[in-house]
Order: sequence, then C-alpha cells, then structure tokens
Amino acid sequence: MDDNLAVRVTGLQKRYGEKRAVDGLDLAVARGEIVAVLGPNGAGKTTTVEILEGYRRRDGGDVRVLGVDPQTAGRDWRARIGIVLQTSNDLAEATVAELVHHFARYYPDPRDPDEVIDAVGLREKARTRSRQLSGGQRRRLDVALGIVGRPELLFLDEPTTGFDPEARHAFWSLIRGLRADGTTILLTTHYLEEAEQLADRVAVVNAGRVVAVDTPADLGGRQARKAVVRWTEGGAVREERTDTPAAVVAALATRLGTEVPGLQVLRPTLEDVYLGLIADAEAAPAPATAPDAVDAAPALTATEAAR
Ligand SMILES: Nc1ncnc2c1ncn2[C@@H]1O[C@H](COP(=O)(O)OP(=O)(O)OP(=O)(O)O)[C@@H](O)[C@H]1O
Repeated sequence: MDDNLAVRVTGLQKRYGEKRAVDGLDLAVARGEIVAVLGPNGAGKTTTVEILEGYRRRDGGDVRVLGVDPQTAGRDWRARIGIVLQTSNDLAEATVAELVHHFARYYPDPRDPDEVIDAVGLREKARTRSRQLSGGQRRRLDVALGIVGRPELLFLDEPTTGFDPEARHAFWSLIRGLRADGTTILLTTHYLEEAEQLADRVAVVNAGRVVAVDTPADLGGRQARKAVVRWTEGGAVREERTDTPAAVVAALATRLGTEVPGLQVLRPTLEDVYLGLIADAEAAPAPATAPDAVDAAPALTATEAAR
C-alpha cells in the first residue's frame, strides 16, 4: 500500500486538554524526498513529528511511517528511522567518539562511526567530552547520533538552530549527501533559506493543519507572481509590475542609457510567500478542509539584482 510513500498522514488530530495542537493535518512524503515543515511557533510541527516518531499518541487520524503505524511499531521499525534528539545530560562525560561508537552498536547496519564524525565536521573534537562542546558542535553531535544507524527516514527538528553560517552551510552539504544516498528527510525549520536550499517540497502548517504544500519555487503561486522593476528617473523612484522584466529593463536601458540608475528587479522571496500564506490562514475562518493553495499576493520586499 502506497509503497513509494515514506510518510502518510491523514486527518491527524492531537489535543492537549482543550487545545487542538494538531487539527486535521494531512501530509505525504515520498521515499527519497526532503520535505520541510514550516509554521509559526505553536503551529503543531513538533507535536506532529513526535507522533510520527512514535513518541506521542494521536487522538485521531491515520499515520503510516515506512508503512507502519508508529503507535504499534517495534524495534525493527525504530532501527529504520533516525531521530535527532538533544544529547542527554547523562552522557555529558562521554567523548564524541565514545558516543557515536556506542550508538552505532544499537543498529543492525550502522555507518562507520569515524566517517560519521568526519561528515558532521567533528574530527577535531572526537576526543572532547560532550559537555565541553559549543552549542553548534553539540547539535552536530546530535545529528551524528541521528544518522549513524543509516536510517531510511531521518527526522530533523530545527537542526541548525544556533549554527554559525559556515556550520549551517556544512550541514546543508551533509544533508544533500544523505539525500544522494536515498535517505528520506522530514525537517522542521524556522529558516526559510534552509527550506529553500534543502527541500524538494515545503509544507506550511498553521493552527494544526497544512495550509499549503508545494516546491519552494512554486509555493503560493510564487512563479506566477509578477516581478517589479524599480529604477530612479528624474529624482523619483519609479516602478512597473511585469511578467517580462527583462524586456522592461532592455527598454529602460535603451531609453535612459546602458546604466539605469537605481535599477532593481524584485520578486517575492519564499519568506514573503510564507508570511502571506500565514497571514491569509489567520485571517480566514477555520475551513472544513485545508485548501491546497492560497493565491492572495504577499508583499514584494525581496531584491534581486538585475543582470
Ligand atoms: N505537552 C504539552 N502539553 C500541553 N500543550 C502542549 C504540549 N506540547 C505542545 N503543546 C501546545 O500545542 C501547540 C503546538 O505545539 P508544538 O510544540 O507542536 O508547536 P511547534 O509548531 O513545534 O512550535 P515551535 O515552532 O515553537 O517549536 C502549542 O499551542 C503548544 O503550547
């Protein structure tokens, strides 16, 4: 059944007391795909991921992860998924190498622990105790422990929070390498650039349901949005909305000379589109079923230098 799907969630419900944390969430993740789940604080992302990981029970809906219901899954299933947990304080005295080697022994077909330590950029820190790592280094250790079991499906909950830009780029390369190996990845993030860099598709969650799911390029009709060409003329900023910005720029260059003063071509960034989707979702009364796409135009704020 749906053999090409690593994750299939339909009508997921989870309440904490009166609070509906997840409220009819649908999501499908194909094998080999990277899906980023975006959404504001409290949208229900972590609750959903924890249900998929088998750490929380649901109140309703159907969930299949690698073809199995996580609520009744056993050890074999658990060995096929990778979860990036916060490093336990109990293990603070162990070194990076000890921890990665130790965790590898829990799995039937682990990756080489030393290769994993290299892959997350911790070779220099292999003999360092985990309590002596910086926040970003500790997170890389978390990732190492999540992937050492060679999971078919990896859950990453806000994996690069606290990373410096260089570490974040190194982490993205690591994730692309895992995808190239065929690993399916479900990640939550608040970094829109991270979603754009890594995800094949993004799912936007608001108030416990998915309000849009698409490729980063097409989310919310992004490709179809008009560009804005902006320039300075006669001391004033002028702009034109257009489907053909190159033609507008060429016409301007002919009219004003080759260097058009203050020239900018603006297109909506993923962040613009995301913020527009959330604003629309919050403005709308809760629908009976979540719409696939919302096509109101968010503000254009991004700048893309014209060539
Ligand atoms: N154990 C809990 N008990 C009661 N309420 C909870 C519990 N865990 C989460 N909630 C509530 O459920 C809602 C969804 O929380 P969740 O952590 O899933 O959101 P999130 O999208 O992951 O948010 P963030 O981006 O802040 O991590 C929130 O309103 C939160 O306060």
